[in-house]
Amino acid sequence: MIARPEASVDHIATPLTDARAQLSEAVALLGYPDGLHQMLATPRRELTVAVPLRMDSGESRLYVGHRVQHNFSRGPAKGGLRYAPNVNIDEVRALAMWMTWKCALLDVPYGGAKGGIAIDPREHSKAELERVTRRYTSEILPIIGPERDIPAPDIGTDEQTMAWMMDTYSVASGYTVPGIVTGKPIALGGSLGRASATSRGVTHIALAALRHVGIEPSRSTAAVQGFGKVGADAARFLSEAGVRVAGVSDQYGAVHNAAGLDVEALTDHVRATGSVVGFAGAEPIDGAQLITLKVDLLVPAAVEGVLHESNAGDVRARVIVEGANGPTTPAADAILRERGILVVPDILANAGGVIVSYFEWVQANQAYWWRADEVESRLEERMLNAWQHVLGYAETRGLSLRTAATALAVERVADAHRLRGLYP
Ligand SMILES: NC(=O)C1=CN([C@@H]2O[C@H](COP(=O)(O)OP(=O)(O)OC[C@H]3O[C@@H](n4cnc5c(N)ncnc54)[C@H](OP(=O)(O)O)[C@@H]3O)[C@@H](O)[C@H]2O)C=CC1
Ligand SMILES: O=C(O)CCC(=O)C(=O)O
Repeated sequence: MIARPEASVDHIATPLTDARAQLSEAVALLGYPDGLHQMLATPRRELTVAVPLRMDSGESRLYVGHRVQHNFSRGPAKGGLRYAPNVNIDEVRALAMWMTWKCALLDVPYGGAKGGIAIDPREHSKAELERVTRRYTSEILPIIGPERDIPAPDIGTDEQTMAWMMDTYSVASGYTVPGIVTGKPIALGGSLGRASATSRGVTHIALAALRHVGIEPSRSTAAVQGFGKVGADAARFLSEAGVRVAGVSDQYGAVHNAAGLDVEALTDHVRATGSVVGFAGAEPIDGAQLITLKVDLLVPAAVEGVLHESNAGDVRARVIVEGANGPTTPAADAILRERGILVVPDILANAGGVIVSYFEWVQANQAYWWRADEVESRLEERMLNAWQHVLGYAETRGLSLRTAATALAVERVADAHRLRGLYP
């Protein structure tokens, strides 16, 4: 068993202060009054629940869970469910706000939500995770539903978690409700292509961004931070597109091979050992080094705040494509922009997941499923249209891609507020 290093935090920004700073910048650009700013900055509904768990040993534990619905002016709230030890209400608020902007930017007819339980899933058996998921679902049941708020996987959760949520909700309803969650198994009404959709979207954007700065993807190199649901498939798709993936990391460490990693062999190694560490086809480096590798493309696909004031000056990539939510603090954003490094923001770059979640919800509600190639071509079209839209808006106004994307999204949400009469 590999020892997990303590996370080091050397900056004081939090995901919520970051998300609010990004919103303030967009609001200033759009010239909105304080009242509207406050409404956009404030979650519409929050629920914190106690989640008691009977362990396999018979002992009892108590966990705390949250569900935050940041906005539902454009449709039901939508967003993932995270199981991680450091989950807290402010983090969930930030993640829910980013979901609102992401759905608006991609013109997916949802608002934004996020949920989480402060629990380390690695410390629990499958039976314990099932009990904790069912209890959490029962506790948040009054505020979720296929027309109210639709959860999906995020860090530490997967299609099995979604299957338990769907079953718990369906049992309480008295009939099967496949539209209550997305990212569920295909056999329960999941969509083809959802499991890899975030990574496919990241890859479409990464290839477009590399070309935009004059780098031919088949002659480029990349580093990917995080080798989970998003990072592992992003590394695979990039490598299939001809990008040399020279480094990847997880919580335990990182590996590097300047000639390019064999991503398939690395995936087998991770399946067998639980970590990228110890992979024979690469040399070990530490996680901090991965961020500053000399590559063309850096894909942070793990957690928030990993690119901050203290390391942004050392980044040597030309393009950063945010697979994770909130990986770059505003201070780092400013440094990276000053240094001419193109940052494609999370709400655009990782939107492939929620796009195919939307497709899944549409399919489940109609009980009619699409072919994989239909899902994938519609995903690609939406991602690349949004890329062009954000790029055009940014270039004509001299904005960063993040400010452009946030402003476009915030404007759509504000327009919905106005049209509904929620704000005069
Ligand atoms: N799943 C989805 O569809 C979507 C996810 N996202 C975002 O993508 C990110 C990753 O999510 P997902 O892949 O689903 O989560 P997973 O739980 O599947 O994977 C997370 C990965 O990040 C690694 N990790 C955690 N902390 C660190 C660290 N400090 N340094 C390096 N690696 C680290 C984990 O390592 P280890 O394996 O050792 O635990 C794991 O490899 C999150 O920000 C999430 O919100 C965004 C859009 C959609
Ligand atoms: O698929 C979804 O509904 C949301 C995925 C998610 O949590 C995210 O995009 O951050």
